Amino acid sequence: MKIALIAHDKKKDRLLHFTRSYLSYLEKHTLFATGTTGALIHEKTGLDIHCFRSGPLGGDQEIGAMVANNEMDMVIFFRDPLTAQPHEPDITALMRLCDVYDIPLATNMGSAEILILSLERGDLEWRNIIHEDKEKEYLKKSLFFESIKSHFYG
Ligand SMILES: O=C(CO)COP(=O)(O)O
Repeated sequence: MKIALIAHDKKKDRLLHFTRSYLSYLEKHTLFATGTTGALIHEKTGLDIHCFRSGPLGGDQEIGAMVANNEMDMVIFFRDPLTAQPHEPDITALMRLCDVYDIPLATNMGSAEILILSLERGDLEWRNIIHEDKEKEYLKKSLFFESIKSHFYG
């Protein structure tokens, strides 16, 4: 599964604690993060993680694009509700897209633990069905285009 890990500055320690505690679970998956969060997690835990741009520079939007393309299976986003963020619209947009596409989103430690435990238990297998359907749809489309191409161009 593809998991995004994001934390605002005052929540980064907490997310680090979370990743250390669930390291053996997380390392089985493909991890993504906003720039500063990802660099920190990689440095402190050694986890392989794809880092997008820093949040204020577009990282939340890059993760949002994956959500919109149904390429992200879970978002763990330790938000700081007590500090104003310069890129608040990007944050709202990312959470909105999670709601649009029914992507599991945890915005604090309590819900993140529930999500990661349920992922480990296999409760998110429905995401694989969605990926398989998407692949079949893609295959169907490319076969369709192949047949049109050979019809017109031989
Ligand atoms: O601001 C963020 C999410 O909105 C996090 O960005 P960084 O990981 O680059 O600090």
